[in-house]
Amino acid sequence: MENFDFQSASEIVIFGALGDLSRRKLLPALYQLDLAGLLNPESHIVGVARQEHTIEEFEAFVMENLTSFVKEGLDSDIIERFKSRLVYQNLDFKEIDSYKNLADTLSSGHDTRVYYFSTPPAIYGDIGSGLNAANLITPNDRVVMEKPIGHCLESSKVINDHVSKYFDEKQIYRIDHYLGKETVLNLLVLRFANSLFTNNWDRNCIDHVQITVAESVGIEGRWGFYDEAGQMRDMIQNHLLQILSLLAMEPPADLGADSIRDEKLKVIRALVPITRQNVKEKTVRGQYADGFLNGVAVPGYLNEEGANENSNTETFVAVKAEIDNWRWKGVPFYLRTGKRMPAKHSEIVIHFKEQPHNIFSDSYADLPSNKLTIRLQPDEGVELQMMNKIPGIASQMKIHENKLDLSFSKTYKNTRVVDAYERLMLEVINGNQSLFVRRDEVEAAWTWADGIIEAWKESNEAPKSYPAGSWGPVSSISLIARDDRQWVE
Ligand SMILES: NC(=O)C1=CN([C@@H]2O[C@H](COP(=O)(O)OP(=O)(O)OC[C@H]3O[C@@H](n4cnc5c(N)ncnc54)[C@H](OP(=O)(O)O)[C@@H]3O)[C@@H](O)[C@H]2O)C=CC1
Ligand SMILES: O=C1O[C@H](COP(=O)(O)O)[C@@H](O)[C@H](O)[C@H]1O
Repeated sequence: MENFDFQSASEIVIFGALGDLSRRKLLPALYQLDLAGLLNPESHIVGVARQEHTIEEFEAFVMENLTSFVKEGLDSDIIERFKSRLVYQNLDFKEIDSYKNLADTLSSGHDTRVYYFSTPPAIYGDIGSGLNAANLITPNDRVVMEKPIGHCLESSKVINDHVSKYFDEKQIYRIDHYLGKETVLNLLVLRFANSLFTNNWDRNCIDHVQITVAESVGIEGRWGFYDEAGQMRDMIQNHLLQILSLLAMEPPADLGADSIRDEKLKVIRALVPITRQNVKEKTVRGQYADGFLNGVAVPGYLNEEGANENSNTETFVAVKAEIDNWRWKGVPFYLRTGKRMPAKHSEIVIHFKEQPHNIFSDSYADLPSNKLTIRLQPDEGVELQMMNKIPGIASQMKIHENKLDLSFSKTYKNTRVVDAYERLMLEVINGNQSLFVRRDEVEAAWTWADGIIEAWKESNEAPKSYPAGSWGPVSSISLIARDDRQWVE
């Protein structure tokens, strides 16, 4: 399985091809790979969805969405080639018998098929059964599954068990698109290619870590889906825990898929469980109310289209996470993520420990500690805050806090920031599972998240309200202030 030819995928089959993810992310990602010459010239892209469409209608749909979502504009030659790759098949994914129609549509003699499940996770197993019934699975094929897998540990097991009947773990690519972001990938380089950080990355040198993933959008017409999930299942269980595990893991022996995933798993398993006894002290749940974003009035969660006005679903979560191991004992990882915050702004801030003694107290009373800021998006980059002498002649040395700023847009001018889905799709095509989540990681993450969700349920408290356009409920400030610390805004 490890020796797939580069660009070997001859058919990329998207289930749910007319859906939101396919329109905004998957089709544009495939176009970019084609543009970069990274798709096999013979590869087909097969859209599968419920509605009947002619190939011309599907082509028109693809064109409309590429025009909207490929920011740099389209190259006419590549578009012609891309269109010639398209195939469409309508199918009800739950109708096992109808998969024979798909079998007739797919080309024979392919090297490898990539089946991308861009549908509600509850039907992943049905699609597996349908493909199996129509003899459409060979050992070379791969399946990509979107997150969140399930609603809790038990439901994730049901889905994984069902899909595992037909696909070996080596064929399964569980996507967490944050793992494909340039800045998240750069965490590996930052940590393991710079001895400055490698040697100072533990409880002896680091005071605490903050991870913020703020979004200005609300739930974007996805009320039905979102209300069942909430921010804990939608963001913390997957994206934030994946970031945390990359930040906190031990050095993997190499970049092999299992080397990295083994180390991430150990971190997730070492997270201290949050229980009914300490859930109030260690977490905050919030829900946005009516407010303003950039001066424009926006409705609260309960006033969104399709809302149920009694919903207690959280749109904001802050957690003080702790890792019970030698490296991180006593170093809190404060996580926060929410919808309708003032801006789309995701970053990690590593707060190093303070100097034990200040010899500059005459000119600078409280020496601030060094901070390493990793800006995930937008304005991707890395920034190190440090003290520096202000040049000049003076009887007393003047020092101030300044930063080394490695902003991607300034440092790598004219280099496009590759979208996460492009990177991940390419890794699937190349048969590299390093950036995909293994089943045991998903289950460990659910175990920890389920504990918090259960503790919230038992405590029976409504989420705290915060105005849309703010940084979350006031209690999120108290969560960190109780430890004499504050969020970096
Ligand atoms: N959208 C996003 O930004 C993100 C999405 N995801 C995940 O990606 C997956 C897809 O999400 P998204 O694109 O937003 O969802 P959508 O609802 O927009 O798309 C799902 C597609 O699946 C089709 N579908 C569902 N059931 C069947 C069926 N029985 N037979 C045939 N077609 C069916 C739907 O068709 P129809 O319209 O006819 O029902 C629709 O085209 C989900 O797992 C989601 O959690 C993950 C991260 C981000
Ligand atoms: O998976 C999801 O991620 C998006 C945020 O992704 P980003 O790449 O724009 O940061 C989030 O809006 C969505 O609710 C969630 O399902």
